[in-house]
Amino acid sequence: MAATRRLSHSVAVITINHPPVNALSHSLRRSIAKEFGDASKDSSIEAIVLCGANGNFCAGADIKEFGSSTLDSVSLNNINDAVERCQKPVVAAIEGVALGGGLELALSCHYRVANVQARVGLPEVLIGILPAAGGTQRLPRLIGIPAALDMIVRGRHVPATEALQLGVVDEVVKANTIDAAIQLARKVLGEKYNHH
Ligand SMILES: CCCCCCCC/C=C\C/C=C/C(=O)SCCNC(=O)CCNC(=O)[C@H](O)C(C)(C)COP(=O)(O)OP(=O)(O)OC[C@H]1O[C@@H](n2cnc3c(N)ncnc32)[C@H](O)[C@@H]1OP(=O)(O)O
Repeated sequence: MAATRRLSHSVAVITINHPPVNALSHSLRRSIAKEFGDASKDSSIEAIVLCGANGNFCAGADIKEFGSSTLDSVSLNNINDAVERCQKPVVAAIEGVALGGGLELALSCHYRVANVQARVGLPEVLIGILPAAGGTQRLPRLIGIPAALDMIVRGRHVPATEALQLGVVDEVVKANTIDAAIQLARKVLGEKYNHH
C-alpha cells in the first residue's frame, strides 16, 4: 500500500492507493503524510494533485481499523492542516467517492475537480459519529451553514453536478479527471506568475 507519486512536468501527482476504496488506514495515512511532505519540500515541484487509485478518491476512515490502537498515531487532522497550509496550489481530482475523511482531505485542498460520476459526502452520522477532521469547519466555510448542515446531518451522497452547484467542487468533467486537475493547477500557477 502506498501513496505513490509521479511527476508531470512541475506538477506532482500523489495517488492514494489502498484497494478496494482507498480507506484511510494507519499505513495509508502515514504514506500520504510522507509523500505530501516530500512534495511540499521539493523545490522542483510547483503544484500538487491528489487523486485516488481503483476508481475512487477515498471512502474515508478505514472502518476495519475502528477499535484498534493505531487510530491516532498519524492524525488526518495534521495531514489536512499541512495540505491547507501548503504554499503550492493543491488540487483534488475526485473520481468515484470522496466520503467522510476522504471528503475532509479533499476540502483541505485549495481546489477540487470531480468526475461527473463522482459522489461526495460526510456519512459519519450514519455510523454514529461526527466529522472530526475539519469537515464541520471547512464545509460550512465553503458552501454556507445551511447546505453544510444538510450534508452533515443527513450523511447523504451528493452527486458531482449538485456538488458543483453547491460549491463543494470547482469543476466537473466527463473524463480525464486527473488531467483536468493538472490543467487547473497549471492555470493557477500561470495566474500566479502573471501577477508577479
Ligand atoms: C472513530 C474514530 C475513527 C478515527 C479514524 C482515523 C482516520 C480517519 C480520520 C477522520 C475520521 C473519519 C471518519 C470517516 O471517514 S467515517 C466515514 C467512513 N466511510 C464510510 O462510512 C463509507 C462506507 N462505505 C460505503 O458507503 C460504500 O462501501 C462505498 C460507497 C464506499 C462503496 O460502495 P460499493 O461500491 O457498493 O461497495 P461495497 O459497499 O461493497 O464496498 C466494497 C468494499 O470496500 C469496503 N469498504 C467500503 N468502505 C470502507 C471503509 N470506509 N473502510 C474499510 N473498508 C471499506 C467494503 O467493506 C467492501 O469490502 P469487501 O467486503 O472486503 O469487498
